[in-house]
Amino acid sequence: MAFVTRQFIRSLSSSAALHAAIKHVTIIGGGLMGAGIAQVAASTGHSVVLVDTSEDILKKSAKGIESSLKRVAKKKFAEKPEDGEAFIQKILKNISTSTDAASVVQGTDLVVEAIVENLKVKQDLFGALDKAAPEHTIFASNTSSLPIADIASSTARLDRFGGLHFFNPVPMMKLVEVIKAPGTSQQTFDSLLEFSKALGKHPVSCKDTPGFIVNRLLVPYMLEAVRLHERGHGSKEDIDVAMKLGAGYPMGPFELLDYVGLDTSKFIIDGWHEKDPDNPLFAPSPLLNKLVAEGKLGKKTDVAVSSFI
Ligand SMILES: CC(=O)CC(=O)SCCNC(=O)CCNC(=O)[C@H](O)C(C)(C)COP(=O)(O)OP(=O)(O)OC[C@H]1O[C@@H](n2cnc3c(N)ncnc32)[C@H](O)[C@@H]1OP(=O)(O)O
Ligand SMILES: NC(=O)C1=CN([C@@H]2O[C@H](COP(=O)(O)OP(=O)(O)OC[C@H]3O[C@@H](n4cnc5c(N)ncnc54)[C@H](O)[C@@H]3O)[C@@H](O)[C@H]2O)C=CC1
Repeated sequence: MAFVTRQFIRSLSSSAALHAAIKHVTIIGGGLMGAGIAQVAASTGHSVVLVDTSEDILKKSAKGIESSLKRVAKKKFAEKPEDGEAFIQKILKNISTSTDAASVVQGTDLVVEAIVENLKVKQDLFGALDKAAPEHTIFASNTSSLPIADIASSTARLDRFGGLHFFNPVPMMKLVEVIKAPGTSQQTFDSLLEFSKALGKHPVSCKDTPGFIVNRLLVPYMLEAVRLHERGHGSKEDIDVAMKLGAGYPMGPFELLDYVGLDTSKFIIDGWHEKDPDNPLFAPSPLLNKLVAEGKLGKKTDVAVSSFI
């Protein structure tokens, strides 16, 4: 009995130690997702470094974080707006930026990658970071569709590598999918679950399967809406209205595609189609391909109205 109690106390204190360990977070990629993850991590008291390829992009990310925080503050301090600015500044103080990932990961507990949805680019990044980061640092990818095991294969820390899949817009969406790849250790997985909870999110456990849970259902649905429109069976506007009013979705599928980014959606579907070309759910869409080729990526390029909705 005493042994069981000692074991229990030891397991509690070790999980508390693991949780306490993730204090410093490096987010790579300051786009739609990375900026949102940085905001939420900073808002929950973590020290955050946000990395991207240029100062200009980082300036845009910082502006996006500030305007999102203003929306949060407007609601939170509706009765006392004067406290809102101090709230925003306190959170912004937790975030610094850099264009040199290798140097900033030297002091980090967790790297969350949110760069372009491309296996080779993600592998190159993690391969380089693996040499620079300390032993204890956990690596996580926010990939929407790529196998975590494939991304992790460019590193020698398969046990300290997992998936942390957030949802857009990160400050509003409560879910995080925590992905345990075959090489992910239980300790790493538990740390990622704890970290998600520390961000105020609701984690669900996922296997390393295509699209995990949400995207395996959501992406074929969005693409089927495009195909329905391509067949001439409904206007984009009517399909969006139908799914909002008839199925209770907060956004219609075209609106959501614009919100997610047409480039990211294309990367996802093309990757799955390449692996499973006979699956009609993963068939590429001529309309999506055309819009991406024209540089119309949805909300992120401010052409949402001219692209899908
Ligand atoms: C591709 C992948 O790998 C995975 C994915 O992410 S798939 C995409 C998953 N996401 C979704 O499905 C999103 C579906 N949409 C929604 O849930 C909702 O439309 C939404 C939460 C985005 C917005 O809510 P809404 O009520 O429809 O619209 P809206 O009036 O703009 O927002 C309401 C309030 O939410 C808050 N809000 C919305 N977006 C925000 C943001 N980015 N930051 C902070 N606050 C925000 C604000 O308080 C806002 O009020 P204000 O406009 O006064 O600032
Ligand atoms: N858009 C969405 O709704 C969601 C996207 N994701 C995933 O998150 C990841 C990022 O997606 P978004 O934020 O939408 O993309 P985005 O295009 O908005 O941002 C990507 C950012 O990464 C930067 N970047 C590219 N290569 C880099 C490198 N080597 N080093 C540092 N920065 C680099 C780019 O400059 C850009 O700012 C993708 O893997 C995507 O599949 C996951 C959940 C939802």
